Amino acid sequence: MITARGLVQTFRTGRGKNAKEVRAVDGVDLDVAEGEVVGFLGPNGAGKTTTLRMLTTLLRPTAGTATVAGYDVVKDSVQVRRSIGYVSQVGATFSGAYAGDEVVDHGMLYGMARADAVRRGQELFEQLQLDGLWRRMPRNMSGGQKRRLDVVMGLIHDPSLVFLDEPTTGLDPQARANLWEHIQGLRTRFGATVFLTTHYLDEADALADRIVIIDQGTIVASDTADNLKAQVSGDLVDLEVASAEQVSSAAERLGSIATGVETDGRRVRGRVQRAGRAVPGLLRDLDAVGVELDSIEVLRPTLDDVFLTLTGRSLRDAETADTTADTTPDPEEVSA
Ligand SMILES: Nc1ncnc2c1ncn2[C@@H]1O[C@H](COP(=O)(O)OP(=O)(O)OP(=O)(O)O)[C@@H](O)[C@H]1O
Repeated sequence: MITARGLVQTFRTGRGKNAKEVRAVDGVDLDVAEGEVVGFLGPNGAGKTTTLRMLTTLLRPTAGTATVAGYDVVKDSVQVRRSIGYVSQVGATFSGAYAGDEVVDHGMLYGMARADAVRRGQELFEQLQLDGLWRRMPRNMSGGQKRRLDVVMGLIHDPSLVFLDEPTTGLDPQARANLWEHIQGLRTRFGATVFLTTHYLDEADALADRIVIIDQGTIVASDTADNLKAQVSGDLVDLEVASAEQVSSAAERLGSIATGVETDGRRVRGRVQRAGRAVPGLLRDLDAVGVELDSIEVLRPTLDDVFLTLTGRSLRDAETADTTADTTPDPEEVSA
């Protein structure tokens, strides 16, 4: 559904002797299969939106090639646009008409007959819990309602491939959970392929079959959330031993399956690959040598641990570090 090879986007920023070139996307390869839900994760300024804008034909790649739904993003941009749905980060701009009319107009822009656009729009309003808001102006909607209206606009023509740029940023937890359900439904109900960018770890974790991590314009990992977590750090197994005399014996047993074993009072902890499989054996082992436990805790690594291991920075720190990035618009940008 999506193939990209060596995608590059450079921007020129500043003037005169302050001019410099930013390589926002620096050689990205991507392969997304039909029906996959891919989460494109990375800190602010990593190059997510820029990649998405190249894939959706809004920005011409400086170098590299990409096909989307079988069409070349440069040569066949019209066909690409007809084949996809796109919910941009900033959201759609609305003219001041009723929400329902905006949606119908949008559908007709994609070549739908008015009656079909009305029927499909009303269905989507119901599915996205916007019923009753057909005759409301978007500017009088809440942030969450407006974001869901953006999603309706992106889906009105039943695209089999949907690009969502940070779909839940700025939504309250309930609206977020609600939108997650609908994003999951896109695949389960319509068999759609979904490519979404996010800087929320839990969002990528919850929604995506596969997570592609981008940092400073380069892809640093691509796998399922479980595999990424398993490869990178292992689960933290934290034992609390009943008596202090048994600590060394517990540490020795844990050491047979764990790395980085450390002790702290009656606590013994270490990292274990796929702890779910290893812990039952460990418990039998401890029992056999007479070690009694007060508690055992197994903490799965987070995607932040993964990011930290891959890049040496936590996703949060990487985000704070980017607040000074220069985002002067570039004249090369093409209009939608
Ligand atoms: N039009 C532009 N002109 C100059 N620099 C740009 C432009 N657009 C993006 N950049 C720069 O390119 C880099 C990548 O930006 P991009 O918006 O793709 O990141 P992102 O991962 O989508 O971040 P966010 O999560 O904040 O949306 C950043 O350093 C950004 O400042």
